Amino acid sequence: MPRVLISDQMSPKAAEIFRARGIEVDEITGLSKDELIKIIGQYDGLAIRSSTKVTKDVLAAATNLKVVGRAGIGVDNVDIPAASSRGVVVMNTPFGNSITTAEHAIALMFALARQLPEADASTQAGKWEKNRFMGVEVTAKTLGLIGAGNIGSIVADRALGLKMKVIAYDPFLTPERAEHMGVTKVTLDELLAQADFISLHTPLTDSTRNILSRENLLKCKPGIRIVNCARGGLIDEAALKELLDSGHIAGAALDVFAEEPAKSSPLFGTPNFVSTPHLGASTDEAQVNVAIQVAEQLSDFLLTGGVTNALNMPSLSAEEAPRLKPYMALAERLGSLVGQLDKDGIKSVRIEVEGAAAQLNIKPITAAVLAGLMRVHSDTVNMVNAPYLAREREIEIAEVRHERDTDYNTLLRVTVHTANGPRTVAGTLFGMSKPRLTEIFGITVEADLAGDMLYIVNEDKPGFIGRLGSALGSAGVNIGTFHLGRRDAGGEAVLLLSVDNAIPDALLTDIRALPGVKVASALHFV
Ligand SMILES: NC(=O)C1=CN([C@@H]2O[C@H](COP(=O)(O)OP(=O)(O)OC[C@H]3O[C@@H](n4cnc5c(N)ncnc54)[C@H](O)[C@@H]3O)[C@@H](O)[C@H]2O)C=CC1
Ligand SMILES: O=C(O)CCC(=O)C(=O)O
Repeated sequence: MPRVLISDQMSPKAAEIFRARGIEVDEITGLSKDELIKIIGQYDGLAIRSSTKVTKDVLAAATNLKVVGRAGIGVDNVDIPAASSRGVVVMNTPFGNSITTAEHAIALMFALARQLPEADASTQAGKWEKNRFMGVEVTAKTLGLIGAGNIGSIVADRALGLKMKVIAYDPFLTPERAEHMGVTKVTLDELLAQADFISLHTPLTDSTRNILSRENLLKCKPGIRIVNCARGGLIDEAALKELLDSGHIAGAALDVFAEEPAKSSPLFGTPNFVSTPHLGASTDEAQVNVAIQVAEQLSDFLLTGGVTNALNMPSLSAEEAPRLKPYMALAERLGSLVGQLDKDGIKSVRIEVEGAAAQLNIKPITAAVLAGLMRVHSDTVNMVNAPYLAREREIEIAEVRHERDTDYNTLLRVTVHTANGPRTVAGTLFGMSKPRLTEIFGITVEADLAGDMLYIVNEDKPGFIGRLGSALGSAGVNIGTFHLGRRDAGGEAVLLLSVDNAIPDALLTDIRALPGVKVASALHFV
């Protein structure tokens, strides 16, 4: 009988479901890392919220562990690459606590607008300071959303009901979806300049870490009020403290902190600062939702192999899996390539299969393309929720099977329409197993898509490769492989290089300044 450990506070519904499905379950919360390491080897499944940190060390000791289930959305407390390399499936419950978290953001916005926590403390201290607490209305004010996914779009809906004007910065938001939501899509700088309130709703990724940096906080309108119910690392907390003290920021409410649990912080005690201990998802309703979902998903997986909401594994039947696996890897890499090269609002994605690929179930291939495309912006996207997210964002998907001869035995082509027009990439499988890029934006280039890479579009002129090699060499960046393609002699050329380490920003700037360079982007493939 499989054994599951519930290591964070969770609705009793979870344990009830495990037992009802014939799974042995222990509920042990508040374990230290060492205590968890000592016992984790006994379990096949681990059900967590945000307190348990599933680190490399924990996974190394988890010799029987097959699945980790996060009763919630963010999985930044799980080392997903380490779990993947150990063959441990990581699942989350993407929608169960979204409404609750959105409501918490709105509650904190009101707490700031009317200084409710300080007014409450003062009144209960017998002070009756009626003149001290002058608030602001939210009606007709501008709410700036950073991140307009599930939670951000619910916040938008509630804020529109409060008669606020809502603007949103989210690279994945298409103008059509923004219009449908009733919000105005803006750049980050426009949002900072226009918002009276800002609410953050992105995951914590390399592109969102410190998004409200000191520099960006200073670009906000004086008197800005900021709510963060997403993740701690999104705001520079030291700068936030200084700018609250100086009065540039009129109020800030944090549900999440860079270091949690946040038992001390320079922000504590600052006037107009409100905090809650990561309570965004803490309602009866949300906790029941996520507990039921996580227990059902883990039970299905442990008892039948069924995969739902996995972040590191496609959802597949046992028969299809071996044949589709290399196509999924190819599809995800092609999706990731276009996603990394063009981050602007995606309107449609067309997936074409030819040759042997035309005989396969195209759905998992499509899901893998979408997961690769969208994972650039959110690490919670998986092959299961990617098609749903695409539908929600009103991205049109077309799947086309070509029954015609091709130069390759099997071919997958992905065309994405963005604000910048259509972009097509294509790839094949070498030996029907090894993913290989064959075409990028109309130019034939054969390359592996793996690890750190550099993509360059340049004028096809003599001397360029030498200059590029020198720039990389002087920065200590070693070239692994080098792939070249061009539209026509002397026209536009494409270079794809695999490099042994990530390209630093400063080097990328130098490369962009080389004569003849039109585009230079650093890419990363997992
Ligand atoms: N305080 C709490 O208890 C809770 C916090 N959360 C946090 O809220 C976050 C958002 O959750 P959902 O809305 O469900 O996720 P989601 O994946 O539906 O939405 C995230 C949005 O952020 C956007 N985004 C990604 N990178 C961006 C960037 N650089 N700039 C602007 N936007 C960017 C994505 O395009 C996406 O639309 C989660 O990642 C989680 O960390 C979630 C639940 C509870
Ligand atoms: O489980 C919790 O209380 C935190 C929820 C959360 O942060 C999430 O779902 O991302």
